[in-house]
Order: sequence, then C-alpha cells, then structure tokens
Amino acid sequence: MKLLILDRDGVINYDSDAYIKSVDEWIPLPGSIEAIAQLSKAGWTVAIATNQSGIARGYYDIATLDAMHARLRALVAEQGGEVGLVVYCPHGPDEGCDCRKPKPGMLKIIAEHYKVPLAGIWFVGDSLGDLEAAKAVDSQPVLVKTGKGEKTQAKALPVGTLIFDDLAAVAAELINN
Ligand SMILES: O=P(O)(O)OC[C@@H](O)[C@H]1O[C@@H](OP(=O)(O)O)[C@@H](O)[C@@H](O)[C@@H]1O
Ligand SMILES: [Mg+2]
Ligand SMILES: [Zn+2]
Repeated sequence: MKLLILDRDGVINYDSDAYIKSVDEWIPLPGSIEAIAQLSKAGWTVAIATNQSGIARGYYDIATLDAMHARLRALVAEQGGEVGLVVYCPHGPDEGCDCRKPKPGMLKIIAEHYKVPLAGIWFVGDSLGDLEAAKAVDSQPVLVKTGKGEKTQAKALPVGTLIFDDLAAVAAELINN
C-alpha cells in the first residue's frame, strides 16, 4: 500500500508558538487540504503523527483536539479525499512517554495499524524531531519549509533528508513520479 505519514502543525495547518488551542486557531496552510485530497484520490493512505503537549499543559482538551481533526477530515472529504489514522502524543516533554517525537512511537503505531513496514515510508514534518523520528525507524525524513521548516533547515539534518517548499510540492512529487 502507498502510505504517507504527515506531521500536523506547520505541515497541514499554520503553527503558533502559542500552540493551536481551538478549532478556530486551526487554519489549513494554502494547498494542504487539496494536497491530502489529491494524494488520497491517487491511492495514497495519509496518516498523521502529531505531538500535542498542549493537552498536558492544559491549553486545550481531547474534545477540542478531536474537533480539529473532525474539521480536517470534513475539509478533505469536501475535496473527495479522506484522512487515515491520526495519532497524537498528549504528553508533556518531561513525562518520558514512548510516543512524543523525536521518539518514533507514533510512527510504529501507524505502521502496526496498517501492517506495513516503516522502512522508506515518507514522514513529512517541519521540525527536527519529526525528521529524527523518521530516521530512527529507517523511514524517509521529508522537511517542508512551512511552519518551523525554514528554521529547521538551518540545523544539521539527518542524512538523506528530502526538502520541499510545502505539502503541495510533496504531493506533486509523489503523484507525478
Ligand atoms: O508539529 P506537531 O507535532 O503536529 O505539533 C506541534 C505542537 O504540538 C506544538 O509543539 C510545541 O512544542 P513542545 O511540545 O512544547 O516541545 C511548540 O513547538 C508549538 O509551537 C507547537 O504548536
Ligand atoms: Mg510540526
Ligand atoms: Zn506521548
């Protein structure tokens, strides 16, 4: 199967240093909804792995997070596509969980769900932790320059990281090649 895994904040929607705390603050980046829909219609399964420490920090609750993801699913469905499994880490940085990126726990959950190996699977993110999580399980780290991506690009990236302007460019590459 053709599986693509996406980070959420800074890849699908605008990110904020103040966290994305409500559905109203969850605003898709230009072309991201269309990109997910086009990938889906081209036979790709698009899953999401997102750190959501705002839950642990008390900035928003699970119901609000679920409402953001319902909105994402509705917008993609309006374009004829669908969103696959969404996995989030609700923990804080000091809780020592196995799912918070750069740990690859969420990627492993997604791979287990779809019964596919993670080797070579593209994981698209805007933060170094996204790329490190991919590298940890031999997935393909893919950096987009949206969200924190331009800042991340200035750091030492995992060897072999692919770089694209945005999710739309990633989708065009996957669909056309
Ligand atoms: O990019 P994804 O994984 O979808 O989500 C990132 C968010 O959970 C938040 O992650 C926080 O990092 P800390 O969790 O505070 O280290 C900050 O970077 C926020 O700006 C950001 O909105
Ligand atoms: Mg991000
Ligand atoms: Zn976690």
